[in-house]
Amino acid sequence: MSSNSGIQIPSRLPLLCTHDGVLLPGSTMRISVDTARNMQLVKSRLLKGTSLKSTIIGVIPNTRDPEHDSDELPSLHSIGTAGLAVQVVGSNWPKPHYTLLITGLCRFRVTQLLREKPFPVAEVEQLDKLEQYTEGDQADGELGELSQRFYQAAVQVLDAVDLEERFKKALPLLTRQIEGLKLLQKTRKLRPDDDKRVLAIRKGGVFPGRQFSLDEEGEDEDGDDTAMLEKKVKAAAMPEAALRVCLKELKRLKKMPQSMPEYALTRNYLEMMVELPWSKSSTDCLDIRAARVLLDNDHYAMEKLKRRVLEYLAVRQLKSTLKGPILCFVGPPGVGKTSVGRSIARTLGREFHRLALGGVCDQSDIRGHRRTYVGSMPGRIINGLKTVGVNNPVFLLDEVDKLGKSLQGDPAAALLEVLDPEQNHSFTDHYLNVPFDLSQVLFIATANTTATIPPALLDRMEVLQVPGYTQEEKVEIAHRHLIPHQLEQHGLTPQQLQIPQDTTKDIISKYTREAGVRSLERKIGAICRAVAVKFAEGHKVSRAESPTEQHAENEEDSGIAAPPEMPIVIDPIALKDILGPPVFEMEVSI
Ligand SMILES: Nc1ncnc2c1ncn2[C@@H]1O[C@H](COP(=O)(O)OP(=O)(O)OP(=O)(O)O)[C@@H](O)[C@H]1O
Repeated sequence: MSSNSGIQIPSRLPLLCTHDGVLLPGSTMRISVDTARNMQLVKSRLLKGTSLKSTIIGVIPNTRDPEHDSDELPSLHSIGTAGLAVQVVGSNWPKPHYTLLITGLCRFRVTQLLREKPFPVAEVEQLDKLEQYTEGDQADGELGELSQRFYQAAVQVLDAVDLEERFKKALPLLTRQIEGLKLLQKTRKLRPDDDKRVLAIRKGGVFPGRQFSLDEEGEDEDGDDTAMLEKKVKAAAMPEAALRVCLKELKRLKKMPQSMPEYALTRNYLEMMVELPWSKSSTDCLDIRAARVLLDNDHYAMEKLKRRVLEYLAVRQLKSTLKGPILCFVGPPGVGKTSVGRSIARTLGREFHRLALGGVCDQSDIRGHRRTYVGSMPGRIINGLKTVGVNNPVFLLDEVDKLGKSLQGDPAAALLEVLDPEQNHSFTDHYLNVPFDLSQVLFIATANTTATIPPALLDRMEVLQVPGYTQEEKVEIAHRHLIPHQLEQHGLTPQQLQIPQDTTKDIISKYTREAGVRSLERKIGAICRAVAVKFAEGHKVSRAESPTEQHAENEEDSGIAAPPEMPIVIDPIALKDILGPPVFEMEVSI
């Protein structure tokens, strides 16, 4: 400090405009120079041939100078630091530029800009009155005392000629410096909502009532987070092996800085582990008589299938640990395989989850990715369990016949382990890497054909054929289930829309050609939509209405919305209006 006391800077200074970093008095900084104005300044004021001139220059921060000389000088920050270049290094790569090593001397204020080109020169007023603090008799107040202490400490180190003594003197100063740096690092790690606290530290570091210790506070933050996780881990009632792994991961997590990518991965893993239903199950409420009624109410026909399902459920009721076969419903699309699966879950009072296996060709889809993979996740089985939140749901493996195979392994092989009652109590998903007991899960599979089901998988399942329906069965299904369901879906009532049996037969024979009833359901949906529009518009649709008549009527009462005549009955003409001309005609053989 005393070295600065006598510095008197010239009243005119060439200005170097910088935009990254601020040169402060007493510090030394490296500045990269590549704009035309700054390059000119270095060439004409700092260099003399290849040697360095000891010219004092002004460094103005916060000025992004455009690269072209012709551009106007940007507005300048009014306060800068006078500095002395102690080193200049020039280079032509990647483009011509200089790197300056500059030591700051004192602050100045720009009072007038004298010229802008080829580099700015300004009239300046020196601001720092450093001698004020170093002249003992003038130094008073806290600042004077501080400067005095700093001076004393520096002199003590200077006086210590013996190396050991010098170490002893310098080490406490160094340690304090390191502590300060640590503090700085910590403040950077704090989240934005902790800004207020950071501000308090910068202002003096005192919180009301106690000395603020950032180390302590940071640990509290991390601690809260991991303590919460630890609580969850202990409450998750997981088996011994899983608990051990979780506690080990937790221990690692506590030691990890939050900024490490692995922190998030480990945290996600632990979150997954605590969310799994390790020992959470729903209670079965199986009553065979009620199950029979429910199955009959939900599905018309399918007698053989319903009988076998009831037998299966009855045996389960008598022997809950039944390691029974896995039922596989095989039949054409739309014959109710999926919906029987759903009914089984309802009769048992269990959660239902459908796993669509069509097109799955990667083993990791079933068994998950190892955690070493970027973006790794558990497989569908474990994800499904997390979704339903219990360990004994009904899992419907839909379309097992459409499993694919690829270089990433055979998903059917992974399914074997899932379905095998001898193995599935210790199913190990690659992501979890600890066994999960799947023996309580009730698996049901569906397929359109057995031909493409891998033989090993087929061997573990009991195939129940679900044949297509006859026309009479379809009519019954439509009137008992599909029409009421569609009416409800479209906000209509039987008092508003009626579809006579003959119309249903027409829909079946002239507009659909299928073994199941999915198309039939869609056509009924289309009728409901058309009627719903009529109701919404308040127009009249009558059985006798032909398109032309309807048009005439529309014109007649345009603007007045007359309520439709109730109920709207769909006769063959209305059917043709809504669904268009028949798609299939009955062929008569002669
Ligand atoms: N016997 C039935 N009684 C009542 N509704 C039925 C019957 N059969 C099918 N359905 C109804 O038909 C629709 C289609 O059934 P579902 O989706 O279960 O067919 P699926 O056989 O699983 O078809 P896919 O093989 O294409 O998956 C459902 O709305 C279902 O309720």
